[in-house]
Amino acid sequence: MSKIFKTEAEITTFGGKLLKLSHASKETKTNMDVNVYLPAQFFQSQAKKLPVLLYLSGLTCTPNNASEKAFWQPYSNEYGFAVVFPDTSPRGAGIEGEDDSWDFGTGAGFYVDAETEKWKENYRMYSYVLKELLPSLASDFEGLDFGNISITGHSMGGYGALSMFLQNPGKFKSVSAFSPISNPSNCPWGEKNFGNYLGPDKAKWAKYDPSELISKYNGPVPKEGILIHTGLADNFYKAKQLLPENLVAASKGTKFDGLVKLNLVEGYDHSYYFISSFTKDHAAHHAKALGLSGSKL
Ligand SMILES: N[C@@H](CCC(=O)N[C@@H](CSC=O)C(=O)NCC(=O)O)C(=O)O
Repeated sequence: MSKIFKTEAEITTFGGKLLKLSHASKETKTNMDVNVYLPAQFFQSQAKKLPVLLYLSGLTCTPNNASEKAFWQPYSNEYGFAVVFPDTSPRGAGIEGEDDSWDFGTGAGFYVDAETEKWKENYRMYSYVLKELLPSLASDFEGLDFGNISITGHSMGGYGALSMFLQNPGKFKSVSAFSPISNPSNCPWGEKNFGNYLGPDKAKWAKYDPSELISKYNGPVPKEGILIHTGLADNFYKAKQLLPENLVAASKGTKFDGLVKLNLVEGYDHSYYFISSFTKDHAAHHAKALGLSGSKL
């Protein structure tokens, strides 16, 4: 069974199993936790390997927040895809100040490879997720097809999903996001995190910023487009931390013109009550791109 990952817990839920795993990371030089939801199909005799959905979480989250509150499980079972929930930063790296604020450092890796002296040894969440975690899971879980993978996430993780999708043309079959930080170079969260991890040179920020990347993207465009939901009662939206309209504006005249499907939904906030209300729509969006039957789109 598992060779790289240690199984810390195995929980039966919605007919499949949530595995809480840990491993020693070479990228972050810390021990990292990750949760994987395996649908019921994984435990039946499989004719085909199962596709994967990568879910990137937001500020303050561990792999458990979304595992417990996003409710991917029924749709994972309905369509037959696994869900991977990585952590949001290294933990216990021993860097002075890493635990001083809730929106920077621990729980806030911002899915970049840090370049500043203080953070660059450990805060490598971009390479950790794409170059270490996914290949390691592919090695340990032969029943999963990491060549047929889609990406989504919430808030900081929504930004991470858009950024990783746009930086890696063709790697992910589809992308979606819940209340993503859509133009981090121009909001307080992005300025704080990019400034500390990448330094003051904004050209380095642009390499990760979805509203910058979208105009340079020259890969395959999923015909479903980019699906986004953001709540109009979201205090972070009102505080101009999210700026989804900037991504829509930046997509004009690009391959994604008319394909950034921004749904601004009345009454919803930033919480997992909001996310879980739209998980079904995002599951259908990804299932179709992953070629799964039962797709409702
Ligand atoms: N009071 C909250 C503030 C932080 C918060 O809302 N975090 C969001 C992500 S924000 C952008 O990335 C979150 O997902 N929180 C976890 C949850 O389970 O709701 C807090 O301290 O959590």
